[in-house]
Parts: sequence; C-alpha cells; structure tokens
Amino acid sequence: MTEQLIELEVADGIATLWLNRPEKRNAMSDDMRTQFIAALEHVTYDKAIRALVLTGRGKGFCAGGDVAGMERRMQAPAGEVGFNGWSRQQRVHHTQSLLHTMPKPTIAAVNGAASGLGADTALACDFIIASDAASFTWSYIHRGIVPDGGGMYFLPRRVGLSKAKELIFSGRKVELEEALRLGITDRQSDAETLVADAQRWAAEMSKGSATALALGKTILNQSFELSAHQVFAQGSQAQGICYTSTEHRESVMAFLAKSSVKNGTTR
Ligand SMILES: CC(C)(COP(=O)(O)OP(=O)(O)OC[C@H]1O[C@@H](n2cnc3c(N)ncnc32)[C@H](O)[C@@H]1OP(=O)(O)O)[C@@H](O)C(=O)NCCC(=O)NCCSC(=O)/C=C1/CC=CC=CO1
Repeated sequence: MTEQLIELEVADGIATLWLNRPEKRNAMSDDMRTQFIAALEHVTYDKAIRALVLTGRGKGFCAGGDVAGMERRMQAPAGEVGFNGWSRQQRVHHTQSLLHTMPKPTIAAVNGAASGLGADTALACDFIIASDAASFTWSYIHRGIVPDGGGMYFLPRRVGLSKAKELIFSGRKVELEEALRLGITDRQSDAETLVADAQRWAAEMSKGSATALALGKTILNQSFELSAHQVFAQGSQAQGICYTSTEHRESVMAFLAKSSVKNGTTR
C-alpha cells in the first residue's frame, strides 16, 4: 500500500494539507513531492475550495529536501532525470509555483522547524502564521547549494535584500520572535490552536468574491516587477471581468436592497 505522505482535509471550503512524514520532520522525499503536487493541483482547480492551509504533522513543519535523496542522486549516473522526463528541479518549481499562484489565499501554519526547502515552502504561501515551536533556517548553504524553492525571490521581499543575504549566506536559525520582528511571519499562535487559527484566518481571507480575489492575487504577485502604469492597466482589465461577475451583481443588489429597507424607499 502507498504510504500517505500528504493528507488533505476539506471542511467548509477550506483545505488543510498536512505534510505527513513526522519521523523525518516532514523532509520532502520524491514520493512525498509526487503526492504534494497531486494535492496542490486538486486544491488549485477545485472551485469549491476557497483557501488552503499548509502545515506539518508532528514536531516539524518541513525539514527541507530529503538529504538521503541527495545522497542517492550523487550516486546516480550523470544526466539521469527520472519522473517521466521531469527533473526534480522542475517538480520543485511546480510545487512552489502552485503555492504562489493558485487563485485563492494560501496560509502556511508553521508548527516547528522550517528548514531549507521547508522555509521556502512557507514563504511561497501568501501568509505565514507560526507557533512558539517554529523556526526558519535557510540551511541550503550547509548542504552546499542555493535556495531553489523561491527563497531568493520571496525572502528579500519580506525582509529586504541585505537581511535576506545575511540569512541565506549564514544559514542561521531564526526563532519566532525574530521572525515576527523581521516580517518573516505575519502572525503568531499557540501550538494547540495554530491550525484552527490558520483555518479561521483562511476563512476570513476568502469570504470575498472568488473572482476578485483570484484577479487581485495575480496582479499583486507581479506588482514589484510591473510599472504603476502596467498595474493600473491590469487593474482595469480585471475590473472588466469583475463587473460581469455574479458576485459583483449580487453584492451591489444586496447593498442597495438593505439601504432601501433602511430608508423606507422602494427600488
Ligand atoms: C532542525 C531539524 C530540521 C530538526 O531537528 P530535530 O527536531 O532535532 O530532529 P532530528 O533528530 O535532527 O531529525 C529527526 C529525524 O529526521 C531526519 N531528518 C531531518 N531533516 C532531514 C532531511 N532534510 N532529510 C532527511 N532526513 C531528515 C533526521 O535524520 C532524523 O532521522 P533519524 O531519526 O532516522 O536519524 C534538523 O533535523 C535539521 O537540521 N535537518 C536538516 C535540514 C537540512 O539540511 N535540510 C536540507 C536543506 S537543502 C534543501 O532543503 C533543498 C534541497 C534541494 C536540492 C536537492 C534535494 C533536497 O533539498
């Protein structure tokens, strides 16, 4: 039987995805990545799911890429890629890109160590909430590699270029208090209530129009690379789509109906 390395629960439109390899602090093995991709694609395309919470089982959030797998790869013949021609790099990029671009809010609920690719995986989410047990370590440097999970894109945007360089070059551990101060994590929570708090936050973040949320997220994700003029233009285009949406029509009608009841007028 296939080991269930990813667990997905959906309740009230909020998906909670658990990395489930607690004995290895949820280090991302190739098998886990295969299941992770399938679950993320499901969450991305299922319109009944409005938001995602990502967390880890046990003591860790995610200890990064599986170091035992790195050792196996060093033994493999040069040029071997596997996975139907898809290299590991492409599969890593796919997971990080799904988290970053899926048209609904994503929240990392960091319950323990987020190291290497695990730290980048938290950063790829829109928001981070963390418990006292959380820590963030860009440990790639200790394995002689660079952050390939998006850390070199996301971290400077959260902490500034110089601090990102310091954290990535040193690979030092950042505990909760510093993570809050630097803006690596947005919120803090108790370990016991972390996931419930994240789920509640996800519900708050996703109760608005799904169309407006999806379009807004896409433009915001690009906003640091676009000019003001381009952002205005994309905003106008997006508004054209929002104007034709059921959510826009219904919310306008509901507002006006409430106002006419209050004022005793009929429309
Ligand atoms: C700080 C830690 C994450 C957690 O510390 P602690 O809670 O004290 O737990 P440990 O006793 O150290 O570990 C428990 C068991 O888990 C195994 N384990 C931990 N991390 C990994 C890992 N990344 N890969 C494989 N196995 C892991 C550990 O060996 C223990 O197993 P046993 O009980 O059987 O001995 C701490 O564990 C830690 O610092 N881990 C290493 C962090 C790390 O170096 N991560 C990789 C960074 S590089 C990366 O993420 C990117 C890539 C990209 C390229 C290719 C492939 C992979 O990664």
